[in-house]
Amino acid sequence: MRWEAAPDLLSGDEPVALLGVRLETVADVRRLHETLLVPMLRAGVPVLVECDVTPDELDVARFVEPGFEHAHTLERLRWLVARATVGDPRFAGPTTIEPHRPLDPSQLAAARAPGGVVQVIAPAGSGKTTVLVERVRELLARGADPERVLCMTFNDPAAAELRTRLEAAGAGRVAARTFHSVGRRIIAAHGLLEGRELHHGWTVPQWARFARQAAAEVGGTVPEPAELPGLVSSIRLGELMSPQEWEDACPQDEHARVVARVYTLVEREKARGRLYDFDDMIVHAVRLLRAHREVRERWQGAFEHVLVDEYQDIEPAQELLVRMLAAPHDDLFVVGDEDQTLYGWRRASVRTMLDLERAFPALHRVALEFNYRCTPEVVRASAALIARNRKRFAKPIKPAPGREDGGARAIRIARYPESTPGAAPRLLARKLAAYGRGEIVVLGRTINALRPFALAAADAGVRISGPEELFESAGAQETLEAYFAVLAEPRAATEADVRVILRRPSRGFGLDAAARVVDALARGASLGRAVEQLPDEGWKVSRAGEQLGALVAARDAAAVIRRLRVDGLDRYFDEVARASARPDRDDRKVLDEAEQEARGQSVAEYAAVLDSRRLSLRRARDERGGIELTTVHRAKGRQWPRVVVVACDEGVLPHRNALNALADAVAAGEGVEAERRIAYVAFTRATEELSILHTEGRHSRFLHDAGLVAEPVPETAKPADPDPPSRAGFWEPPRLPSSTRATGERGTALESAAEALGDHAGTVGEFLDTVEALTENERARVLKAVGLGAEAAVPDLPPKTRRSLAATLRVMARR
Ligand SMILES: Nc1ncnc2c1ncn2[C@@H]1O[C@H](COP(=O)(O)OP(=O)(O)OP(=O)(O)O)[C@@H](O)[C@H]1O
Repeated sequence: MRWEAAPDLLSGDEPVALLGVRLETVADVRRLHETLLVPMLRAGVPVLVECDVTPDELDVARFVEPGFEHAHTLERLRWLVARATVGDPRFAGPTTIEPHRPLDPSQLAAARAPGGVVQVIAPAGSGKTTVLVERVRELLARGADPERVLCMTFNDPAAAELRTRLEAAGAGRVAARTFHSVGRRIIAAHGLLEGRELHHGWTVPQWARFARQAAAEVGGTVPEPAELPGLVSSIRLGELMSPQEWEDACPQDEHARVVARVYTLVEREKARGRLYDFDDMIVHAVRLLRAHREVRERWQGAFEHVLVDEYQDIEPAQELLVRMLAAPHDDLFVVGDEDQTLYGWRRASVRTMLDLERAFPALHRVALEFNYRCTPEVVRASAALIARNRKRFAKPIKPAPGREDGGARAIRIARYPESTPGAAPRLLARKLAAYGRGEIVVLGRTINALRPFALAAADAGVRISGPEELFESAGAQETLEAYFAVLAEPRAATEADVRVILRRPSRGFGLDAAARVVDALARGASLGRAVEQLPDEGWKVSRAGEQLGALVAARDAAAVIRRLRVDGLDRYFDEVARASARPDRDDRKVLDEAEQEARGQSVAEYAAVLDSRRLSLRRARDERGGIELTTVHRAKGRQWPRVVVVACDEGVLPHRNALNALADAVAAGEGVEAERRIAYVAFTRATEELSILHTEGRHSRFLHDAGLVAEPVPETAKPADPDPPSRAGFWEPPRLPSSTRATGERGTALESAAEALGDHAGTVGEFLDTVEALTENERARVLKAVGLGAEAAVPDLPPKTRRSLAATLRVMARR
C-alpha cells in the first residue's frame, strides 16, 4: 500500500488492517508510528498491523535516530504497540469538568484537546496561562498522577507565577519548573554536580582575558569580549559539542578558531575551579539522556505529561530536552506564539512553531482567538501589522468580546522634528514625572534608541531603571568614553580605559601593554610617546604611536572621532557586527551621532559631556522604584497601563541591519519579519494607552502596516548606510544541534555512524566499510583527515582521535 493513502483510513470506525508492512529503515518506523498508528488510535480506529518483524525484534543500534526532529522513534513505536493493546488513557476523550474560570470556546477547545502532542497558538493577551492551568486540571481529571505532570517555563518568575496559579486552581501538587532546573535535577541525580559550585558567568574583563590568551595561542586578532558569552553559548547549545569536538569541526577561519579556543580555555578554567554554569544544566542533561538509554527511561518514566509555556522561544538544545522527556509516550502540550519569536540570535526560530508538525504529523493544533489585554484599537492595529508577515500561521486575532473602544487615548502617534532632537525626550521626561513605577514604561528597539530619553528623564529628576548597558556603556559608547577620558586627562588614565584604546581598533600588543602605558602616562608622557616606549615590535609601536599621537593633535573632538574611525575603528566595529550573533548592534550609528554632536567642542569639553552623562544616568538609577525604560525584548511577556514606544523610525524599528539580512536569514523568518514581530510585541504591551513617537518624515513602515499612518515609508527615510550584514542576522538560521542537522538519508546515516563509533570493536577500515553512505574516495579522505591507517583498531584509538573521526563524519553529514 502507499503510505499517502493513510489519511483516508482515518474516517469512520471500521477496523483497519495494514498488511505486509516492511520495517527496513528508520523512515519506515517513523511513518508507521507518526502517520498511521498515532492518528488512527486517536481517531479511535481499531487497527491491526502485519509486519515482517515486530518492533521488539528490530536492532536498536541499526535504527538509531540521532536526528533531533524524530528522536528515538523506535522506542516510541515499541511503547505504542505495547501500550495500545492494553488501552491507553492518552487517547481518552475530553472530560466535562467545570473550568476553574470562565473560558472562551477556543480556550476550552485547547484545554480539552485529545492527548498526544498538542500545539496551542496563543496570541498576545489571549490567556495562555489560563489555558495551561486548565489543561493540567483536565489531565488530572483524566486520571493523570499529579507527581508525573511537569510544566516547563523559561525563567524563575514565570515558574513562580505558574505555581501560584496552579495552586489557586487546585493543582498545587503539579510541578512548574524552568528548563534549567529540570536539567539541573537530572545531572545532579547522576552525580555530575558533586563537589561543583554554580558559576554565574564571567565578567567582561575575564572574557577579555580569555580572548587575549586564545588569540595569542592560535594566532589571530582578539575578538570582542562582549560577544563571547553569546558565541560560546551558541557552540554549546547550538552544536552540543565539547571543546575538542568543536576545535576539530569548526570552520577554519581565523575568528572561528580563536572563538573555539576561547571555549576550550573557559571549560578548562571551569574544570580547574570545579564550576558549572547555566548552559551546563541543559547541555549535560541532553548529553546524558541521549547517550544512556537507562537514564532516558528513568526520566521519561518520571514525567508522563509535559507542558511547555512560551514554546516560540525554545532553542534547539532545550527542545531536544523536552522531546526526550516527553517520549516515548509523547504527551506534550506546548503553548506559544510564533508572532512573538524574538530571539533569532539566540537560536530560537519562528520555524520551531511552524515546523512542529514535521516532527509530529499527528499533532493537534488549536489557535486562541481573543486578545484580552489590549484595547480593541490596539488589537486591530497590531493584528493588521503582524498579518503582513508570511512566516506565521494565518489566524484571526480579535478584541475581547464586550470590551469597549479605548477612545482617543488608546493609540497616540507623536511626531517630532529632526532639527530639534532633544525636544521629544524633554517632553516625555515631563510626562514620566507624573507617574510611578509600573504605571508607564518607555520601550525602545535598542539601548541607543533609549539613551536620549533616559538622559532627559535623569536631567528632569525622574528616577529610572533599565538594562545594565544603559548605565554601564558597552561597544562604541564605551570606546568613545575611554578615548576621551584618556585624551582629556592622560595622567589620570585608568588601565581599563587604556586597554580599550589598545584593543579598539586592535593594535596587536601583548597582555601587559596597558599597564606599561598607564605608567608612562602617569609619569607625564604623551599618549603617543607612552605607546612608543612599549618593548614590542617596532612597526606596531611606531604606527600606533603615530596614530595616537595624531589624536592628541586633532583640532576638535569631532576631528578626534573622525580620525579614530579612519584609523580603523569603523572597520573594527564592522568586524564585530559581522561576527556578532546579534542583529542590532548600533556601534556605527553611535559613532555617527557622536561625531556630529562633537563638532566645535574641544576634547576637554566633549570628555566632560560624556562624563557628566554617565554620572547623571548612574545617579538617576533606581532599580526598585524607578520608571522603567527598557528594550522591547526585555518587555516581552509583561504589560503596563501606558506604553510609550520611542524612535519608531525606519532604521531603528525595523533596525537598519535587518534590512540588510542575508537570504538564509530572511527565509528563516528573520530580517524585516523579525523586526515586525518586535513592533507587534511592543504595541501589545499596553492595556490602556499606547503612545508611539517617531521622527517627522522618517516613520517606521510598521506604522503604515498597522494602519496608523496613511503614508508608506517616505523615500528619504530609507537608511542610507546599513551596517555590514551580521552573520546571517542572527547567527545563522537557527539550527538544530549538529547531529540533528544532517540533511537527508545520507546525512542521517553518517550521523548514526558517528554515534555508533564508540561501540565498534573492529578496525577503522571495517568500521568505515559498514558506513554504506560513504564512497570509496570518501573513506580514504576520512582516513587521511584523521591521520589513520585502515588497520588501526577502533577500541585502541586515543579519545582525541576517536572524537576527530566522529567529527569528520558529522561534518560530511552536513554537506
Ligand atoms: N476567557 C477569558 N475571559 C476574560 N478574560 C480572560 C479570559 N482568559 C484570560 N483572560 C484575561 O486575559 C489576561 C491574560 O490571561 P493570562 O494571565 O491567563 O495569560 P498570560 O499567561 O498572561 O498570557 P498572555 O500573554 O497570553 O496574556 C488576564 O488578565 C486574564 O484575566
